Amino acid sequence: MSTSWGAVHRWAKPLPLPSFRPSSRFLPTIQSPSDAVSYSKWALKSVADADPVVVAADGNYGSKQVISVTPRLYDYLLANVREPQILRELREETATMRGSQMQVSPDQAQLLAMLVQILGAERCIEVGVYTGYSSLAIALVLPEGGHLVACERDARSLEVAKRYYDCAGVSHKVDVKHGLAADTLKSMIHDGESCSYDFAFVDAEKRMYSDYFELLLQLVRVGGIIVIDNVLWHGKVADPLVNDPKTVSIRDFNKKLMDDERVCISMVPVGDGMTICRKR
Ligand SMILES: C[S@@+](CC[C@H](N)C(=O)[O-])C[C@H]1O[C@@H](n2cnc3c(N)ncnc32)[C@H](O)[C@@H]1O
Repeated sequence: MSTSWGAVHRWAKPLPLPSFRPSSRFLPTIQSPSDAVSYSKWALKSVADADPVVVAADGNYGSKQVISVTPRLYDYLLANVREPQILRELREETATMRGSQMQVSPDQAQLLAMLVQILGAERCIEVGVYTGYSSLAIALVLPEGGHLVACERDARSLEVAKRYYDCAGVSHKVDVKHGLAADTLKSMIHDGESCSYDFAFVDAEKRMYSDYFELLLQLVRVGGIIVIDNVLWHGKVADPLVNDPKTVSIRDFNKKLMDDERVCISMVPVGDGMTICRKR
């Protein structure tokens, strides 16, 4: 069986494109004609408010125009994601569950899958599976003999993930490790698996990022990739007035990565921010 997204699973319908409308998630429901008028004022206003271009006034950015993602633009972006049907079904089921906001977005999952494909990765690790959206996106593009170690401490969400691995026909590629991720990674190192993985994705306990990174750096080969999620942490990392333990921890981790000569890095503003690290 072929393992490309398109070959194994028919594409889901594109996510709905909101023509000339800001995202419905941000709109009041129109109940009456007067509501419609105020809606149309709102929509007109939103044309200006939703201007996605930020122009640096002070030349700090070399007068570059930098896109800021508005709800309207994000809806457009999502409408251009090719999300396999099985991932769409998992996303819709997860949306009814507690913690669904933890799931990576479809555009993030697509990027992860593309990185795995560009790398020709066969051996991958995920730290933080939840109901399996990102791990399934990875497993779908792994070759038949590919292997994904999926680390998760929560048994209930793992049950959902395993059901979808089965449904997608990729269970044979996924080695589910129920327990604390750091313990799993340590035992993999202990078992002599250092430098044998191509790709890792980190999306679990934020205050453990530095520990996960050090362990994964041992497990991933030279030229392999480690992707870290939530590095922008809802924008809080850039706000010096926010100093709660998780924000400080991610900010410190980002600083540490900046200074880490063992990896090349690229911080990408997709989802809640992901940093792609390539082991030197
Ligand atoms: C952000 S969610 C993962 C979302 C997942 N990548 C997705 O796209 O659906 C984080 C997950 O990490 C798990 N987690 C947190 N700390 C953990 C730990 N120390 N060991 C293993 N799993 C952990 C949580 O139970 C949770 O399911």
